[in-house]
Amino acid sequence: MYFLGIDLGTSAVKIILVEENGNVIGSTSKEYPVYYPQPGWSEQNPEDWWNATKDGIRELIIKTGVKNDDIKGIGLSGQMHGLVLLDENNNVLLPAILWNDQRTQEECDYITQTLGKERLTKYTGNKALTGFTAPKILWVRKHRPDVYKKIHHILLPKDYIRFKLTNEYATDVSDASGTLLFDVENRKWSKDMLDALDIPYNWMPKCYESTEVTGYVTKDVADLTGLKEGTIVVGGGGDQASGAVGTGTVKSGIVSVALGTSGVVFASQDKYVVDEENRLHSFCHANGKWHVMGVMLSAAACLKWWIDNIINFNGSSITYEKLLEEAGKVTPASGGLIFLPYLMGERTPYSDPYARGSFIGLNMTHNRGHITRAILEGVAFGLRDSLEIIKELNIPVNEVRVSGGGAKSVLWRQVLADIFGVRVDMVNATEGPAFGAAIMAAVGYGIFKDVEEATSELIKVNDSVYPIEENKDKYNEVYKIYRNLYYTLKDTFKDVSGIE
Ligand SMILES: Nc1ncnc2c1ncn2[C@@H]1O[C@H](COP(=O)(O)OP(=O)(O)O)[C@@H](O)[C@H]1O
Ligand SMILES: O=C(CO)[C@@H](O)[C@H](O)COP(=O)(O)O
Repeated sequence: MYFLGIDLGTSAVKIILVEENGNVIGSTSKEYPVYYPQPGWSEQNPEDWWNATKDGIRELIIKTGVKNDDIKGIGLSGQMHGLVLLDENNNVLLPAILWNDQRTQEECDYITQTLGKERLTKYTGNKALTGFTAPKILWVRKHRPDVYKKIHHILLPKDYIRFKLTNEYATDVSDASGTLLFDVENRKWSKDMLDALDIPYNWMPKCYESTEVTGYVTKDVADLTGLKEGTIVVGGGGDQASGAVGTGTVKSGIVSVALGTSGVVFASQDKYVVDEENRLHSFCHANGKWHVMGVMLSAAACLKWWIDNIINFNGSSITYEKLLEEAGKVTPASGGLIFLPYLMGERTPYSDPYARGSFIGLNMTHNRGHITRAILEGVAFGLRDSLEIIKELNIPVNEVRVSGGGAKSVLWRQVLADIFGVRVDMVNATEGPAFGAAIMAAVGYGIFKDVEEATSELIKVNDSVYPIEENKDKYNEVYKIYRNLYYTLKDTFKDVSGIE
């Protein structure tokens, strides 16, 4: 028996086929573009997602040679918060507005002023942030009334794929948590919040727990992909909850770090807990419980920007490996060069769409290796900001498990261990969110009693990096400087962000 895990990431869709014993028998990944039509805007075309996904599924089935009858279930994971709008004929009305899009500060201010912080926390467990879905809906109402009046359905990115697979409008509790329209404590849409913002309840997809069956593969999709008609599709999760399942971060004490386009520090919670200052997001987890997390808008994306936009700008093809090798030759703290990773503004801890990336401390001795290393360190310092809040809330941090594209680099994992001052582990399942989604499908089909049983059977730590004392002390000193830089530059960021 096999289970298909689909993770609709920001850079690519990753699809894996997993045996019931956790063995990954095949995988495929297909990229699609992100469009930045204006500074701070970030969009993708939902049709690109679907084309990549259907082609990927077909290829994977052919490549692995499995009988479609043996694929017993599908789990979906995906980039969170993105707004997909459908009209009455299910046509996509606008490019999807993504999680890292920053155009909605005015709408966030409106939401906070209209409801007040206390009511907002009571209804949703969270504060209004530019990346969340509700302010995006209000933005469309104000700036694209022509589009707004045609809306019939609102979906999150992975749920658009679900719709294409099953014809059902559905989502899961972990992804719904990131809309700011969800009652996280009671795991259902917040009627109060929808009413307060005057958003019709019937636009929202039906909400399920992550392991529940939400629909079945249609005949058309079966013909298109090679899947079997009637294969179950379970709720799945937002990519962070799915990634946490994929690393076994399902009980208190384990903290996971995702080094993807975004950077996330995620702590599983047995009970619903809200950070009173709303510095962390409080969301439903995919195991029937809850979690808190801090999110950086640009993490491994900073390294990708450095390679794509600067190093290889003129068509050269210098690899990640080459650049990371150069960075490995540079001493910790990059000879006094500090990078602030706010290339798309920042969410945790500043909630500031105007924050900008910066290099501080450049001097004549620095070369390309110093800059690459400073990027790795700046991202790790940004993640430490979230870890510090988690510690302040007395959430135990016994173990840190890292995943995502950036975790492929052992140097970056060492930098993380040194800056966090704790051991950083990798698990056997390196596919993170796609693996978590496949686990949810296996639970939904009935192979495992629940997510905990599945993860304790299938996921094992298989590589650990320990902090080096000398580096740890040095980084502690540099972190103090790093923390002050945002406040020193805050006003300047706002000034430069207005320059075209
Ligand atoms: N060999 C590598 N070493 C370090 N980072 C890498 C490497 N290859 C890719 N990456 C980083 O991985 C990121 C993509 O990670 P991924 O987890 O796939 O993101 P997403 O889920 O957002 O699509 C890219 O932004 C890139 O910087
Ligand atoms: O906004 C968040 C979580 O709140 C992001 O984590 C997105 O969910 C996209 O993540 P990646 O593409 O980096 O996996």
